[in-house]
Amino acid sequence: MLTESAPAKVNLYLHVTGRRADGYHLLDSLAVFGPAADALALAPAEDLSLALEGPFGESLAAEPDNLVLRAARALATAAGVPARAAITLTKRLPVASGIGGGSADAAAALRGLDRLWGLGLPESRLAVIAAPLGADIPVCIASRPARMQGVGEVLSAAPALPPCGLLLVNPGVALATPAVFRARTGGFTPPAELPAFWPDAAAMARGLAETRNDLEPPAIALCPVIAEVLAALRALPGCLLARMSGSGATCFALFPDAAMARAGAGMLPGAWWCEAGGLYDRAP
Ligand SMILES: C[C@](O)(CO)[C@H](O)COP(=O)(O)OP(=O)(O)OC[C@H]1O[C@@H](n2ccc(N)nc2=O)[C@H](O)[C@@H]1O
Ligand SMILES: Nc1ncnc2c1ncn2[C@@H]1O[C@H](COP(=O)(O)OP(=O)(O)OP(=O)(O)O)[C@@H](O)[C@H]1O
Repeated sequence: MLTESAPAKVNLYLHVTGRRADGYHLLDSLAVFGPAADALALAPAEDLSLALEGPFGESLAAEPDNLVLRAARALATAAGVPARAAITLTKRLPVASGIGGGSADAAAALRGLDRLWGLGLPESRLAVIAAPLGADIPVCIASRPARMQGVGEVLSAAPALPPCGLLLVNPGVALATPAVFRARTGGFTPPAELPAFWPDAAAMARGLAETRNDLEPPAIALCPVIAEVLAALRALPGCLLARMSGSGATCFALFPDAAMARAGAGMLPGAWWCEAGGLYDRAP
């Protein structure tokens, strides 16, 4: 049996830079990973199956076509092999919450099945196979900090990031990505100007303060509790920056280190989903 971690994607900023003729939006975003993750276990089998476990497993039980199964079928078709595996998904990331949980699961399934089926495909090939299934899946294949452009599929190097702490908070409200894009008003934002590196977490927060998440205002309009989450994060000791990730409703706060992020988590309302720690970096 093989295991794969499916870490949460966090958009440190997200500029909507334009719109394609098909309605998809052009983005400029800096994606990082952690500190929470789903987990996949993959075993050889005669056919393809998916078992759901974990605190958010039940909320996906009625989903007719989980992204994990769609990714498995897409890989089998592209590689010309039968789609055979028994997959168990332990769902710890809230669903439809702006941290790309479904995309992370699909990406982890592709990495795991590539190993299980002995395909040895490069990450770049897996990203191409995955792209039609979701704009966030290509960046989740590598699960390493990256700048996302195009509709999410144009990936380039992120600035070298300093050690820092990250706290993720979700108030328990699901937000559908298309609804948030539809609720957006106003024009477009130019791409950010990024340095080659940030020397420490405070400099990173100052740099990120020059950027924004263009989906935050429409998400707050649809789901006003997000403003309460942001205010609570900004009041935590050591919080350097607080912002929404992706299309929400999950928000993140940046801290000088993981210990301060964990201490902050303990001060928030118990009803909110919170995870704290450092940035995740998948071993090469
Ligand atoms: C907002 C982000 O989370 C930022 O990382 C992603 O761009 C969204 O990624 P995702 O959830 O994998 O998105 P998809 O499943 O591909 O798209 C869901 C819907 O969001 C809208 N969408 C998504 C990505 C994009 N670049 N432009 C869009 O307008 C479209 O209405 C699309 O039908
Ligand atoms: N394995 C999965 N995990 C989560 N959602 C899934 C999965 N498979 C299918 N879905 C569907 O995908 C939708 C989006 O879920 P997801 O958790 O990826 O959203 P998100 O965190 O807002 O993503 P993003 O940040 O990429 O916009 C869910 O509402 C659900 O219907």
